[in-house]
Amino acid sequence: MEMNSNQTSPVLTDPAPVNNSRLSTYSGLLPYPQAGAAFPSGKYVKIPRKKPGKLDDVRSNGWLDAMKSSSPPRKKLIKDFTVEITSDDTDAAHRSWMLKYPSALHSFNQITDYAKNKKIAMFLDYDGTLSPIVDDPDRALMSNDMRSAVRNVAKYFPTAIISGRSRDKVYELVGLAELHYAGSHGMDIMGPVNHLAADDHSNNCIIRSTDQLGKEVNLFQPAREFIPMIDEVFRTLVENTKGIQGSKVENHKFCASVHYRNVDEKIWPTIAQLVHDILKSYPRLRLTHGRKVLEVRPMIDWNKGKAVEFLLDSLGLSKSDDVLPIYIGDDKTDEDAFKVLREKCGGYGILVSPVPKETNAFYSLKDPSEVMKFLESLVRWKSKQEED
Ligand SMILES: O=P(O)(O)OC[C@H]1O[C@H](O[C@H]2O[C@H](CO)[C@@H](O)[C@H](O)[C@H]2O)[C@H](O)[C@@H](O)[C@@H]1O
Repeated sequence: MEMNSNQTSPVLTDPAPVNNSRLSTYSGLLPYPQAGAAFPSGKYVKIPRKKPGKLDDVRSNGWLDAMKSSSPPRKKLIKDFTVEITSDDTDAAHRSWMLKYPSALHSFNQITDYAKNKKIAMFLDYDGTLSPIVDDPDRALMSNDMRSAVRNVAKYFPTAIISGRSRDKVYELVGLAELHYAGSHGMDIMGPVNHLAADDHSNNCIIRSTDQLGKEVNLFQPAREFIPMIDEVFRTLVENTKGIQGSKVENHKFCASVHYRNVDEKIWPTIAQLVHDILKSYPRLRLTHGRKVLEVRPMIDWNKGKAVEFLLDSLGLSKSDDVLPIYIGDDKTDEDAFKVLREKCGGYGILVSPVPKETNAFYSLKDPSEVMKFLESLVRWKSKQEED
């Protein structure tokens, strides 16, 4: 067992798999073109550092539009939602959106009425949900009050953090040993051991391990074979973005992020084309858009929604009607989880957004401070229920 440097942490660095042959047979890979595949032949394609040439690709494939609309200023979103921009229309658009996705705080009684005889399972995104969005990803810290609110929620309900960040990083930021963690958009899950769930979920991707306290845990890493490829792409991205002021590249082990929040908007086409050029050599990787971030990830059929299903299974909560999963998140990648809750699990997605957005969630909250109020209200409600 390999522990990370924090000795009290239950989050393990990846131990050697029990049986390597079990890892290579995961069947969730999406179809991908074979020609020119750079991996896993053992010979990596070297992407020369060069200035991107024409910027036609990213103009025509929609990347630029997606970049502009990711985390847009209030005015732009309202414009997308209505036709004209006047403050009356803005208010009206917001009101009609709130009718469709009511505040989870205003609808609290309705939610708890439904939850009365059910077991709540709580899923929480990190950035923009538990911590406010800030310019520097390394400074996206969670307040101590928020940490207490999450700690208290976990006393009453099984609770998991599902983040785009690496599992180690998000654990370091949250710092609560009593939670379950899924990093890299659900591609790196540390959860409880459940043999039946393991069988259901291609147990060839599951690595048995123990935490420091000796408790058995399962690591589920369906994209494990991509680790060297992601590392290589990360290094190429770092090298090729060196000259772009304000850009930042993160390695999340199973995916890599290229931030452009602090890059001059005039340079966005260049950064997009550069990522596009690199991806051409990696047909088994794909791009997704987050909040002012381009995310490079393996082309496998796995996302935050699948991670929620996996965790519900592992917790023994997937096959009963008396479970109410609640997922709170703010980003496009959280939509996969909202969709699973809406369509398969009979749960509630709660979108964190101060402005109208199309979503698969049922309810909304304005910002992390409202998330905290909602979590505290749930704890008060549950503790009162237990007293009665
Ligand atoms: O799934 P999440 O936990 O929400 O993680 C998604 C991404 O969050 C981080 O980036 C975002 O938050 C930063 C800090 O507020 C902000 O600077 C950035 O513009 C946002 O995109 C994280 O750095 C990414 O790697 C995650 O994928």
